[in-house]
Amino acid sequence: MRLDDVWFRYARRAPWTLREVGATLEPGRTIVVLGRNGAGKSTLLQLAAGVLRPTRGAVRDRPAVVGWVPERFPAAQPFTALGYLHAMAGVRGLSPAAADPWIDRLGLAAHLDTPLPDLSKGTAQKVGLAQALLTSPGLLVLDEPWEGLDAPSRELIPQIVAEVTSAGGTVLVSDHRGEIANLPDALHWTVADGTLHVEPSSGGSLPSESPPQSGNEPFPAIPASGADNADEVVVEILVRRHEAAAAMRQLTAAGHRVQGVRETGEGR
Ligand SMILES: Nc1ncnc2c1ncn2[C@@H]1O[C@H](COP(=O)(O)OP(=O)(O)OP(=O)(O)O)[C@@H](O)[C@H]1O
Repeated sequence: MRLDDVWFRYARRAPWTLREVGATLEPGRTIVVLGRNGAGKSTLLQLAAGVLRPTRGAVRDRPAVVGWVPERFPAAQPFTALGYLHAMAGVRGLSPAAADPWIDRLGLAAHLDTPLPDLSKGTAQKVGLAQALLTSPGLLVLDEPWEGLDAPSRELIPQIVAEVTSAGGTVLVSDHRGEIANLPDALHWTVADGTLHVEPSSGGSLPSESPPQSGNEPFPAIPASGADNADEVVVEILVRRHEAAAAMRQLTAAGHRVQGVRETGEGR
């Protein structure tokens, strides 16, 4: 699937929210979209999912089955949780029983008779996840999926992502809380200043061709380049986890050498 020179703005004379977005989403890949609040991550995800249409440009070769989980599940609908999942199964041409495995796995059994507007945010989020997974998606788009989930449920997200990608699906997920560490094989895209910055490693190699990464390493290792120079000093900076990729890019663009990224607790 390709985003082909996609531009988007919310109103005719409004400033562009996204400009000149071009990127390829390979089957079997997980892509984490990073960026500060209001940068345009949700907008990008909605364009990819087909919830929004580009103002200019096009999204090409989107898979037939798209699972879309918005940041806020639209709970103001006249269904119970079970009624909603059965209705969504019907929309996808499935029997109501298709919802059962996800009801079990996401621990929804105690909430099935609860009207959607009365669900807690986390439980509503799980109903949103369940409906997106009723049919194995060719593209799964998750907007801040960890928001509102309890710790055991948060651990399910990487498992579900791995299952979708190993079945050949693509997963696009936004993250501003730094949960990215739970998706160690993901590519990183950053939205900043209305444009999309794609990590060079997104050039299209498939997961089996990726360089090995330690499961605990949230950022790609950066080889130290060149010999030490007497004119240089080392400046250590602290940045928010979700802004690390953008900070590295800015420093590199300014002509500095980024020697590495480490957790704050790790010694040198
Ligand atoms: N429906 C809308 N109508 C008009 N402007 C919008 C709409 N939705 C978002 N915006 C604006 O578009 C910009 C990008 O918003 P978006 O929600 O895509 O950012 P984000 O990176 O997902 O932010 P957050 O991390 O806070 O969710 C923001 O300036 C936002 O105010």
